[in-house]
Amino acid sequence: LPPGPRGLPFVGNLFDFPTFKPWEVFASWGEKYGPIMSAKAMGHTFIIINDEDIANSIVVEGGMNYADRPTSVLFEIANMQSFVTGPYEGRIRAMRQMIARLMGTPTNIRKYYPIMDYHAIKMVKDLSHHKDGETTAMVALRKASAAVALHLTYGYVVKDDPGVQDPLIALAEKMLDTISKFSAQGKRLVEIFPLLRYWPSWMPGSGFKRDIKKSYESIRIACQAPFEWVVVQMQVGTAQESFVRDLLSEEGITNEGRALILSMASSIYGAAVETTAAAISAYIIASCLYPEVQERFHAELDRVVGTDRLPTLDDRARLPYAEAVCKEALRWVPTIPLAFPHLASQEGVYNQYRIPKGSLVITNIWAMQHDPAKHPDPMVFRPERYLGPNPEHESWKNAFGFGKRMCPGKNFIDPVLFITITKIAAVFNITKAIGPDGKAVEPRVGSSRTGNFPYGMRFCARLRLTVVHSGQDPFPCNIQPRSEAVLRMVSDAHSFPPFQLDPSAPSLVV
Ligand code: HEM
Repeated sequence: LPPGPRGLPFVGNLFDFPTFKPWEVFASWGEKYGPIMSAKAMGHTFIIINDEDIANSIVVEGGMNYADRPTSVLFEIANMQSFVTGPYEGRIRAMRQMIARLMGTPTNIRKYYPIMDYHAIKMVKDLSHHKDGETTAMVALRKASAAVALHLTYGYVVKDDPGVQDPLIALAEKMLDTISKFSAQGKRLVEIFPLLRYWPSWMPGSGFKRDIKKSYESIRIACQAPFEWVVVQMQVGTAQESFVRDLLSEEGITNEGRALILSMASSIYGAAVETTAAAISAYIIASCLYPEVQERFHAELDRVVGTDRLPTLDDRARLPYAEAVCKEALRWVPTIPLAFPHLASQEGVYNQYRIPKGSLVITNIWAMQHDPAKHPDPMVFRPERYLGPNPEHESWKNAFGFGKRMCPGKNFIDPVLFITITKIAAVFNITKAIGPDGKAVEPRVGSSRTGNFPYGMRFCARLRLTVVHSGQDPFPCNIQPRSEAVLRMVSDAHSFPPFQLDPSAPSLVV
């Protein structure tokens, strides 16, 4: 086996596993044990990879051998279909193929550019109401990320009543919250001791099964409502362009196919919202901490786009610094610092090391993106890394994971990030907030939460690895328009949406 910390009898390395920022702890283990390590806990072998080339050799070249993921007993009890757990079998493959038809290449996502552009302007408009020093920027980013995901997935345009949460966003957030509670500590016992699932329902202590099933019912309703709304709209001819409409319009769609579309569509919200918001917030925090980056970004925008219009995705090829900023945002704070585990379905070998059948292979994206051999001063936000005659390695690409289970949303998020970050830069000057003591407040990068990611997998529970997803804590900052003229441009641009809502369309009942 690859080297790793020596464990205790029976429990192995269970107590060595970190509960906070495990990616950074695994990176420091790497200094002692090397770029590929192993650890054991509760009868499972974990292979932790800190190096991109090794991840490619094992997970990418190993193909189908590393395409499965562990299952979740909780999800099984609830009879819940999840995209990110379980084997790479028919259902997951079919959903991945659907996503590939929608966004498998940068070209087939192009037709959604106007909608992405519209929501980027909307986000900028919302951010312009941000009050100095408040921590509301994350709220605006999350709302806008939700708005673009719901629009592209269902053709749903979120309501714009100030101070009132859109009913579909409220429903989707409740769903995420339920999944998060559903996999909360107490109930995870069943992940640690899977035999508990057979605990008879009439015995004391079996309430957890009822709770899980009840939670599932509310999740099912949340997934069903927007999907059925698209179906009804397609029947009366008012459905807007969307992923669900496109897939349901394909010929020969079966009931099974419809169920998969429903499941795939509801996964997009959970997969897209926090990741998008966190990646954009990385740029906002970087603007506070690295004013010279913002200045150079502004200078490029002013020179290439000018000051009498806002940038669009058509400007992309002429904005290399903007491109480098987006890459650096994904490298600096990877929104999923440890990719979800891949399961070795057969024994594998890497150099002289054995990777036993059933091992959980964890690629440490954070370590790869902060490797000082590839990135001098890895903790510094420096877009210039990717520019000039000797650009650094493009390890930001690892943000999307490896192999058969690599993120299928990459081509969706790529233009969304570019256009949103570029519009924010064109409109605002962002600086650190000033605290009551008159001193600048240092924004804290990343999340202090210890695990609200709805991934109640056996491995998380067993290893107390509750943080898989880092997210971003709210942070105070000052967001000021660069000029009054640019704010007027935002208002004008936002008044002309690139879609027409039919007033006779049935409303979504949630
Ligand atoms: C900044 C944005 C995003 C980042 C950094 C990101 C990153 C990742 C990573 C690292 C994985 C695990 C890959 C692995 O196991 O090796 C993943 C999986 C996944 N992502 Fe994303 N993602 C992002 C946005 C999205 C979006 C917008 C969607 C929706 C279209 C999406 C859908 C998914 C799904 C469905 C999976 C599970 C795939 C599977 O298990 O087969 N992601 N993502």
